[in-house]
Amino acid sequence: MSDSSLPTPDLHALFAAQQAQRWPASQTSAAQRQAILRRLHDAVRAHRVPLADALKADLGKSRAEAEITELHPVLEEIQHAIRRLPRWMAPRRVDTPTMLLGARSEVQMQARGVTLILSPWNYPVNLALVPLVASLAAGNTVILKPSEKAPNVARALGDLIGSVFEPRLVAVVEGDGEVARALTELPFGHIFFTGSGAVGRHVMRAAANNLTGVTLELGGKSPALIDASADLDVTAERLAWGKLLNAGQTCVAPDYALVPRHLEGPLLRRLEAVIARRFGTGAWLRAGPDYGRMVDSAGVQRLERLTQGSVAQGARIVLGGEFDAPGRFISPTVVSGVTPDMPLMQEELFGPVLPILTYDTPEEALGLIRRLDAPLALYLFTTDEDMIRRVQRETTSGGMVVNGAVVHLTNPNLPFGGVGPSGMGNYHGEHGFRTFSHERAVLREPTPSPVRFLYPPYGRPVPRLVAWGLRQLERQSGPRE
Ligand SMILES: NC(=O)C1=CN([C@@H]2O[C@H](COP(=O)(O)OP(=O)(O)OC[C@H]3O[C@@H](n4cnc5c(N)ncnc54)[C@H](OP(=O)(O)O)[C@@H]3O)[C@@H](O)[C@H]2O)C=CC1
Ligand SMILES: CCCCCC(=O)O
Repeated sequence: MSDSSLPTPDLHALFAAQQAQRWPASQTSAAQRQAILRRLHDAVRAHRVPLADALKADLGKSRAEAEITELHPVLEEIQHAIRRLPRWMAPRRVDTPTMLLGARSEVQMQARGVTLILSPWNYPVNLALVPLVASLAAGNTVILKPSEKAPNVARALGDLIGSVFEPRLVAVVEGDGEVARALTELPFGHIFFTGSGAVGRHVMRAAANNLTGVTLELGGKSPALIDASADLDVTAERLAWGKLLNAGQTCVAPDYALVPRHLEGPLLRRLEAVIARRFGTGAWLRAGPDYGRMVDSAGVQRLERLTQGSVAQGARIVLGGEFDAPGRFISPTVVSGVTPDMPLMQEELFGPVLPILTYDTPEEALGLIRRLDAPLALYLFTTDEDMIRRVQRETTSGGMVVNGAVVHLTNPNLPFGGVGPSGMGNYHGEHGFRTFSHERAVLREPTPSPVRFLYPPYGRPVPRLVAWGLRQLERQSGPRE
């Protein structure tokens, strides 16, 4: 099998080769696509160790975290698609209005053709291969450009894909943002981008030139809203886990916490205890296998700048505060006394720093959440059902978890995507299959042509009997729910 990871490819030639494969790929049956997905599943299993080694090299990601957040979700997604693909692909019969008496209507799922996936460095296996599963399930060809910021994973993905697919079906293109930008200028059937809002805007502008549809999986500041009724032990456990996964470099990580003023102290004590219990402290934490590293020293310097800038305005570091840029290390850090105007609240943190903002009334907390961009995720910690209904009514977000964080991404039956500045479109499970499919309307008219009032000459009297018959049918069908 030829190597489909082309370091500096002739992108146009690669695109043309996949364009030539577009119709054969789209004609594949459910059984043929299930076979393709099984080959991918077997290849991921066969490359488990090189992928885990690459994740360790690029991100310091532990084997356990690599299994839980990268490899297992991909294998689950493949199995989920294999089991359900025949149903997803089947044409869907829909009702036909009585004025088209005798006609049959259905929705046909069609492939979008040659698709592009641009994936980020933070979950470089999961966020590259889960969209790939969706696009292959929909009968497309795929060019995948992983981030250069996770070079070992990009190479491992190229080896994996090259071991199982011809470049004309799936190709991994290594390279930097410039290669990615050049790719976005090609007339793809769909572009699936995961990354920052800034680059997402470039992608959307480039795609507009070809009227290429895009899915943008972006980021933002996902709030953790802690209600006065919350179970603080549960809150501390799950808030710490969601925040410190992958050293905080998770697009759905709880970015900041909103806590009732009288509960800040009890929560801080519980956070300190759970972090020490889960990761250890000091040198033990740093040397421990379960706590990761920042992708680069620039990320450490950025977060140190935001933290110190907020401290200069009155915030207090109450836990952690160790920033080691050369070592790409930030200790789990909690900053108290943060206000919405401080530097820590001006951009997505994407690291293990948790600002704590206190509030006196739910209105104050909900008002702050609504003043910020619609987040990718919203986390509510509460035991009050009315509060759950109120937050669902009065806020919007890509996704929401009650009494937890991040875990909604592990359910392939839930759509994963943003809203407004946190993204557009979604995927996972059938949502991904539909993202990478075109829903074609198909209506079959009976022959010979039945009575149709669509055709001229208009204004002729409707035979009384036919009018009566149509009224009966309308009455029988009645108003639809
Ligand atoms: N919604 C989600 O599921 C996720 C969102 N994110 C968000 O992504 C950001 C961090 O990831 P990061 O990789 O740094 O994001 P970037 O936006 O910097 O890069 C994302 C991808 O786009 C490529 N790229 C870079 N420049 C261009 C360009 N001009 N045109 C097209 N593609 C380009 C990158 O290639 P290269 O890296 O080689 O330059 C990379 O493959 C955070 O904002 C985070 O919130 C991260 C993970 C998941
Ligand atoms: C299983 C965790 C995947 C997280 C992808 C992200 O939010 O960056």
